[in-house]
Amino acid sequence: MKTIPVTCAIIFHQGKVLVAQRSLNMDLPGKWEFPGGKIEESEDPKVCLSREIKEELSIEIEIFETLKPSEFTYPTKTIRLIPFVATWKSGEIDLLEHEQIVWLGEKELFYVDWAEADVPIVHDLQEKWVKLVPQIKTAT
Ligand SMILES: Nc1nc2c([nH]c(=O)n2[C@H]2C[C@H](O)[C@@H](COP(=O)(O)OP(=O)(O)OP(=O)(O)O)O2)c(=O)[nH]1
Repeated sequence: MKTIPVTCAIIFHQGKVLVAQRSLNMDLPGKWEFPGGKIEESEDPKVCLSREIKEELSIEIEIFETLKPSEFTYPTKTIRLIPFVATWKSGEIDLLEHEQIVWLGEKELFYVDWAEADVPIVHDLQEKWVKLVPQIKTAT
């Protein structure tokens, strides 16, 4: 089975990250994820991510570093989920695809029912949180 590359954005804003619930008509209905989507043929991952965030949330983001990707096999597909740390640059959030969003702090990250591919990324994020937050504040 071909591995599908998927980008996702860990969007920091005021010390929290944006987490989105997949709607009932999406794959993995009701699961929580970082917004993003599949990389199209020969598309740059960061271009893909900016495009997906605009399509899903109607905002512009600034993209920083990538964290460790997570590979996961669901019953019908294998994905390689590539997370990028980002900040909310401009625009108002409009939920064009997701059921709802929440903003979670470091200690709240596991309050939601994550899509399975995200779990290692969320652990990694929690470990790196203290180092990431000041870096983002300096960069913005
Ligand atoms: N965007 C995103 N997808 C995730 C995450 N975790 C996870 O398992 N996935 C899965 C769900 C989907 O099976 C796949 C990405 O598909 P998608 O539906 O979000 O992407 P897309 O908008 O490009 O898809 P499509 O409707 O155009 O086919 O990866 C995550 O954190 N973010």
